[in-house]
Amino acid sequence: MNYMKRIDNLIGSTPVAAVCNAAGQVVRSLTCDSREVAAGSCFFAVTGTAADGHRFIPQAVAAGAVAVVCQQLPETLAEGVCYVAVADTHAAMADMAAAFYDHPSRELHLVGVTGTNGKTTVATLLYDLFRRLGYEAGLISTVVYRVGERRIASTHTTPDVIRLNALMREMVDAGCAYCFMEVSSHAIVQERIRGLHFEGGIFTNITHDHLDYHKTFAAYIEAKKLFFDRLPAGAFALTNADDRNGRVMVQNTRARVAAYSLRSAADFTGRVLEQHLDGMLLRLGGDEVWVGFLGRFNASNLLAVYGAALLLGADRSEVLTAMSCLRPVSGRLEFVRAADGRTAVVDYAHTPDALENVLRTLGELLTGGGQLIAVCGCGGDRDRTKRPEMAAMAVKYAATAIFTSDNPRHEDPESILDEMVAGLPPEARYLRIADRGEAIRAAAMLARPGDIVLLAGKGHETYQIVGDERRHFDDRQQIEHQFSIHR
Ligand SMILES: CC(=O)N[C@H]1[C@@H](OP(=O)(O)OP(=O)(O)OC[C@H]2O[C@@H](n3ccc(=O)[nH]c3=O)[C@H](O)[C@@H]2O)O[C@H](CO)[C@@H](O)[C@@H]1O[C@H](C)C(=O)N[C@@H](C)C(=O)N[C@H](CCC(=O)O)C(=O)O
Ligand SMILES: Nc1ncnc2c1ncn2[C@@H]1O[C@H](COP(=O)(O)OP(=O)(O)OP(=O)(O)O)[C@@H](O)[C@H]1O
Ligand SMILES: N[C@H](CCC[C@H](N)C(=O)O)C(=O)O
Ligand SMILES: [Mg+2]
Repeated sequence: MNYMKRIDNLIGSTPVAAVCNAAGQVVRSLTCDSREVAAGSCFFAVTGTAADGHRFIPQAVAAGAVAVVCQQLPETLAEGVCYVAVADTHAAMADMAAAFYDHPSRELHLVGVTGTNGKTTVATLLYDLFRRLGYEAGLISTVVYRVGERRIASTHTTPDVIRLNALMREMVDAGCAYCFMEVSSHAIVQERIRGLHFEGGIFTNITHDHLDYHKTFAAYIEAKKLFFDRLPAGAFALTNADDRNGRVMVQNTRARVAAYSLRSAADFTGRVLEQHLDGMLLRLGGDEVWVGFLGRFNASNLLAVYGAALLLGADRSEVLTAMSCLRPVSGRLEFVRAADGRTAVVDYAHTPDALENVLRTLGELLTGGGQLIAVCGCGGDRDRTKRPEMAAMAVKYAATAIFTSDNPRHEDPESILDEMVAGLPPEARYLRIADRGEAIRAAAMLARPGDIVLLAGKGHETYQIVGDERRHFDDRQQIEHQFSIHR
């Protein structure tokens, strides 16, 4: 995208402590990563979790930065470069990114979805739903970013504030009226969503995850709650009343609160009336609708979608018709069936709660003595305390648990497996096969017709991260190969 702005116009959007050499300077791009600086960039020196961006100011200037926004001015200033000193670079970056891209979030009906599980599902289904209703829309999710039809590879569940504003500008220019985005807890704490003009916020649930980053569950709740605390008065805050922290999330928001529930009275209520192999019959409010999804957790996700659509002013009967046409998101409860009656399911469950929900749902689908085989692992360089809890869920609900690697990143796969199995009782039965391809092969071989093999944790991912390397790896391809399915 070819955007450019005079630095004076950008500086005017944020409180600044000092400015040097601003005269006539034109900025062509914004970045907080010196490795992405190009001629004409404005570089933001951000103090991060691993490094201090101030260290990279010389590299940024050498690479062609014409402006530097920082909290401490360097001792020597390069000639012809504008330096802007601010109290908080994160805040300045949010203000200046919005100004650079002409505040695109104000021109969109922007809805953010937060929660431990279900964000991708709810955001994607809202995107699909509104497109079915005839609107152009954008999506920012773990799986993909979408500007109308166009697909852009996703790097983060919620990218940084510069990228967000750039994507939203593209959405507006492409005629999108709506944008549905995931709001991760990391993004809230790191101010990646600062300054965005939300029309609504949705809370799905909060259970154990990311304690490596937030340290305590209370801090994790507080992080998610901040999203609702900061919503404007004109927005809606739609919360899940079935989650024990659902009410807490919205207790200090200025936004208009609405709740959804599968259990009790709420603004939007739902019930699972029937569940079959290919979908469920739901009651939503006073209506019945057939949906191509399985599991109570998906009934909850769909109820959130339904509630949000109505809060956005969509027509109820049109929403119900469109909902009956929605289909599951890539890598979420994706079924792969072998010709001989074995079934595999690829799913992104990577928390204890997600694993429990998915295993229970699949358990309800077994008939005629069929058994569950669960293949799961835990990501390296991420929350270690969820590892034994995930292993306990697999052993509790599956007849056979096979523990394997997820994305080991910089950890030893065997040590991750040690931590997973450490808390299991001595009588627990499981297999331990670190090589994920081998684990999937073993599961396929052990499965009998009528059995269901769950491949959990990697969902849509088409890679495995080992050290700094991203190797091609696709659970779906692996199991199709084992089931002799050729596409
Ligand atoms: C722990 C974490 O969230 N880190 C994010 C954070 O980086 P950071 O603060 O650690 O950055 P840093 O390495 O300390 O560097 C500080 C600054 O120096 C800059 N730098 C660094 C090196 C260099 O050579 N030049 C340079 O300019 C960096 O760009 C940065 O601005 O800010 C960066 C810019 O926004 C993110 O890319 C980065 O995401 C890392 C890669 C990451 O893996 N994040 C994951 C945990 C994450 O954010 N996940 C959530 C989803 C969680 C969920 O599913 O719920 C997400 O939203 O994706
Ligand atoms: N409402 C829900 N409650 C509990 N578990 C769920 C729910 N929705 C989905 N799941 C489980 O969580 C997994 C991830 O779902 P989804 O990708 O929608 O969540 P997410 O919040 O986007 O995750 P991430 O934090 O990785 O972005 C699914 O594959 C499923 O196993
Ligand atoms: N968004 C999640 C993805 C986890 C997926 C799993 N495959 C892993 O690598 O741990 C996270 O960053 O925790
Ligand atoms: Mg997601």
